Amino acid sequence: MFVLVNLKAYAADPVEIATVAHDVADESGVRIAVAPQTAHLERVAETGVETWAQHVSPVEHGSHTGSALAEAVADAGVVGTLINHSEKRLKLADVDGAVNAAERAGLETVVCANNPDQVGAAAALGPDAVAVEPPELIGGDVSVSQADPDIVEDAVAAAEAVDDSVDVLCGAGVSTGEDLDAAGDLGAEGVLLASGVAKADDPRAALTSLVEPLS
Ligand SMILES: O=C[C@H](O)COP(=O)(O)O
Repeated sequence: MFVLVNLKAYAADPVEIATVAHDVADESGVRIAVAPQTAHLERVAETGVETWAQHVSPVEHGSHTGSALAEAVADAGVVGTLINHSEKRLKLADVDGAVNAAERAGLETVVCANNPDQVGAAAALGPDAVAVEPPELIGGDVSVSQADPDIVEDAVAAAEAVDDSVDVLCGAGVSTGEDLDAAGDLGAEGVLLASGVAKADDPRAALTSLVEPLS
């Protein structure tokens, strides 16, 4: 299972969480990555943790002020990127453009989607993975794998029907080892989570207990 921790714009210390994630990944053998704010990418990558961007822009080198150029993100030590997160929605053409930009720069891609229909559409764009996240469960206390297991199973089927090489992650409300276990049982290859770690009083304890079933 892949555990992708999105720090969003939370007030968490990105280097502290990155260091914790690196340690827990080492100790548990579980693949754990951290996606901080763009301005923190380089410092997070320097901790040695697998570092992801929260977004890349569908642009090439050129006159694109304010963009997150995929090549610049990769230069910061990043290996993958979220695209079309629920809090950073893009038009379909721009999702396609961002996937192409990321691939051009050698970044792994996870395209986010609200539901199984969107998962099928996202899978058709050829990312490495899609992540299904019901927006109403994001930031809540109940995980998608417990609250809406059907959406995870349907997302897995939708991606498989389009391209069985595209992995499916699920996210929203994931915070415990039980949530992670349930996600795996439903066919997900990983989880995308944020508040369960970024807002935890003790991020080390939160991550350690999250991956405990896999260790
Ligand atoms: O990117 C992460 C997801 O939006 C899930 O956020 P959450 O774990 O706070 O529900």
